[in-house]
Amino acid sequence: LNCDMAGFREVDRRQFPLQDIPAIVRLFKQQLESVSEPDLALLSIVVGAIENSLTCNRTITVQKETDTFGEAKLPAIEYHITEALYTKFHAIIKGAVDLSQYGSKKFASRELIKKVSDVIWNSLTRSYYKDRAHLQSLYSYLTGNKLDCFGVAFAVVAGCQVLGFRDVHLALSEDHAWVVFGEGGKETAEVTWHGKGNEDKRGQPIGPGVVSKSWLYVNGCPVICTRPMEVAALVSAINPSLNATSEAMEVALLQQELLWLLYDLGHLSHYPMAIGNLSDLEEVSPSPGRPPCAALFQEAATSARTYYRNQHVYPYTYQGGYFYRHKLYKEAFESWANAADVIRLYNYSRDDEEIYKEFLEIANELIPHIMKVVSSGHSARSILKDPECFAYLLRFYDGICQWEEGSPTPVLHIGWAKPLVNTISKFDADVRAQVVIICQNEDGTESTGENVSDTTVPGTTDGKSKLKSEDDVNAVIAALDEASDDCDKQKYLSNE
Ligand SMILES: FC(F)(F)Cc1cc2c(N3CCN(c4nnc(C(F)(F)F)s4)CC3)ncnc2s1
Repeated sequence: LNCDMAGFREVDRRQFPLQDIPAIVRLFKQQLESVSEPDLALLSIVVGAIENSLTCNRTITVQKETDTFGEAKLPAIEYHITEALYTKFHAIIKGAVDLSQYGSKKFASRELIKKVSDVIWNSLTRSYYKDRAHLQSLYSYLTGNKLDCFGVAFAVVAGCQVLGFRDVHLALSEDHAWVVFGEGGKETAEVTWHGKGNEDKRGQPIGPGVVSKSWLYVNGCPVICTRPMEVAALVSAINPSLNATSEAMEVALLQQELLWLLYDLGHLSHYPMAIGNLSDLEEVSPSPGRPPCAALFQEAATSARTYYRNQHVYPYTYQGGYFYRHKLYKEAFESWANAADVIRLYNYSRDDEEIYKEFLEIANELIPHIMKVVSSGHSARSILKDPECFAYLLRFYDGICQWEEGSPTPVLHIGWAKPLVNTISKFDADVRAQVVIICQNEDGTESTGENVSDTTVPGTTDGKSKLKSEDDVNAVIAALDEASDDCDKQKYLSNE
C-alpha cells in the first residue's frame, strides 16, 4: 500500500493548507520533477477542490481577492480533506479490481481496462446534465459521482496508475478521449462515451473510427500522453467559468501559471490544444516576459504540423479566432483556409458535429460579418481589392466542398450557399482575375486552370459584371451544387 501512496507521502504536510497559487504551483512542480511519475489522482483532487469552491457554490466567504503581495487568495485546501478523498479513490479502485485475475502485471490487458472503466462508469450518478461545467476532475467524481466524457477517460487512466500500470496512457483527439496500453502502447481501448444518443463503445479498440476517416479520430494522429502530458490535460480541463458570462479570476490565473510551468518543462510541445488554451489565457491577461499570444498560436499550429501530420483543425481555428477578434481579417482568412485544408482530408461522419459547427460559424457568421464591415470601408487596401483574400476564401470553401465528397453525411445545404455567394460576389471581376487556380492532378502534376478572369457568372453576358438579381444568385447556387459534387470547379469557374 505504501508504494501506491508514494504520491501522497512525498507531499510533505508542511505544504498544506495550500493557500495561494504559488503553493499549488510548488506542489505541481514537486510532482512533475519527482523521481517517479506525477500522481494524477492527487493533482486532480487538488485543482478540482479549488475550482469547485471558487466557481460552484462560493460557500466560502471570498477572502479579499489578493493578499498584500497581489497573489490571488485561494480557499485553503486542507491536508485532511485532500488525503481523505485520495484514500477514497484508492479504496474504490483497489477494492473493485482483484489484480490476481489479470495475469501479467507488467502490462495492462483490455479486460483490466474495461473493468476499471466499469468501476468508474457504474459509480456515476444515474442521470445528470453531462455537458455541465466542473465535471472533469476526480474531486467532482469523489464528492458528487459526476464526470463528463473527458473526466471518465482521465479517471480510468488515474485508476490504472493507482493499480501500478505505467503503460496505460490517455489518447486525445480534438473532441474525444480514449486509452492506449500494452507493449509499445500499441493497443487502444474506448473507455468513455462520446456525444449525445450514441451507444458507448467502451472496451473496443478505436480502429473502425480511424478507418472511416472521421475527424473524431484525427486520421490516427491523436495526442498520446505521457504522465506529465496527462497533468497538462487535467490543467487544460480546468474551467474558470462562474456562469455563461463571467469567470473566477483566481482559477484562470492558476490555470495560466500551471500551463506555463508545464510549458517551461517541455510538456506542451506535443500538445497543440494546451498551447492554444494558454494562448487564449495570455490574450486576456498577458504575462510579463512571455511570448505574445500570437506567437503561441503559431507554435500550436507548428506543433500540429510537426507531430500530427497537420491533421488537427483547432490550431487554425484558435488562430483564426484571435485574428478575427483583433480585426486582422486577411490573416483570419488565411488561418481559416488552412483549417479547411485540414478538414478536406476527412470524411464527414455523424460524430463530427463539433467541427461542423465550427466551420458553419466561420462560413455563415464570421466571414459575412467581415464582408459587411469591410464593405463600408473605402480604402484601396481593402480586403475586397485583395486577390490573396479571394484566394484564401476559395481555398476555405473548396476545403469544405472536398470534405463533403465521399462522406456518408452531407455537409453543404442552402444555408451555406447564400452567404458563400454573397461573399464571393463582393469581389470585382478584375480582382478575381488576378487569382490563378493551380489544380493538383491525380498524378501529382499541376495544371493552371483557365484564368478566372473570363469567368462569366451564369445569367450575365460579359463575365465582367457582378451578380445582380436573385435568379443570378440561384443560377450560381445550382452551378455550385453541381460543381461541388465532382468538385472540378475549374470547369465551372471558367464556364467552359
Ligand atoms: F478529451 C476531449 F474529449 F475532451 C477532447 C479534448 C479537448 C481538449 C481541449 N479543448 C477542446 C478544444 N478547445 C477549443 N477552444 N477553442 C477552440 C478554437 F475553436 F478556438 F480553436 S478549440 C478547448 C480546449 N483542450 C485540451 N485538451 C483537450 S482533449
